[in-house]
Amino acid sequence: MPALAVEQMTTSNPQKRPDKPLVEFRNVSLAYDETGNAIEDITLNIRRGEFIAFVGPSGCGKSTFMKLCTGLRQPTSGGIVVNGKEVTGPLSITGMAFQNSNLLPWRSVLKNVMLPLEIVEPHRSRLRKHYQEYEDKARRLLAIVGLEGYEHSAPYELSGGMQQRASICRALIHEPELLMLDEPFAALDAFTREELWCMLRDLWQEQQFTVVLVTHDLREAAFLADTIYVMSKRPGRVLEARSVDIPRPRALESTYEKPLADLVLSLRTKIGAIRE
Ligand SMILES: Nc1ncnc2c1ncn2[C@@H]1O[C@H](COP(=O)(O)OP(=O)(O)OP(=O)(O)O)[C@@H](O)[C@H]1O
Repeated sequence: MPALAVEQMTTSNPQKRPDKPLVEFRNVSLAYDETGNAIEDITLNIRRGEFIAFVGPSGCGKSTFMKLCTGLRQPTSGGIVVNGKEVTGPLSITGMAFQNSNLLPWRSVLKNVMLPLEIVEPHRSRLRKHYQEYEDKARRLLAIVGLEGYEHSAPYELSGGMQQRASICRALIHEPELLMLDEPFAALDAFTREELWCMLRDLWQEQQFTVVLVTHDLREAAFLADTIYVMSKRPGRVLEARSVDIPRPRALESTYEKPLADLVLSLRTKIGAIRE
């Protein structure tokens, strides 16, 4: 797609104000049922272009935070504003990727990546007329993540790491302002996981979308994020917002160096204490 067309699509929104946070949570609590709050009294802002990570013990409400952010759930109390608007239903400005790549087995890799364009406006209305531009864009994204040559492969022909790369392309094809990643690398082996950290770092640095990453991997959070939110046990509250003051661009080796290793150890100690 020509840069101008993309620019028009993304800046025509009067709500888009670079000086305003993209996401604002004000005293947000959510109770799924009578067992009480899953998350409680969360207040935070996410800047445009910021990369945040959520860490905490299992069941602390990390995925619940994601559902609230994307409008899949409404808070029981408190307010959520995304892109200047109170969230009252599912948002189209988000892209999502999960632990399982969830690629549709009957579609090629390229067609999987292009799927959101068939659903999300304004792309849906433009797709037929501008198909070639969109296809070129999908191919470019696949090339950036190292999947050039696999466009016409079926998902089962790809390794788990390659499928996850394709799933991240699918989450980004409609240029979401907010990329939600729920443990996207958890099922991968250690080397592939590190490779994909670097892929995500490079994509984010190039395209400057806003990221919310939920992870149990503290090294992953410290390597990728600007801010790490540490959650308490249920009901999940934010215990700490830790800025990661490690200069960018970050090399993978930095995860074995003292500043990052110290940060990981301190987060580990904190979460260990919360679990007890
Ligand atoms: N649809 C639901 N109905 C009722 N309770 C739910 C529902 N979804 C989640 N919960 C509960 O809310 C709490 C938070 O769940 P959530 O999945 O957000 O935690 P999490 O931190 O993402 O967990 P994990 O780290 O294990 O993936 C848990 O106690 C969970 O059992």
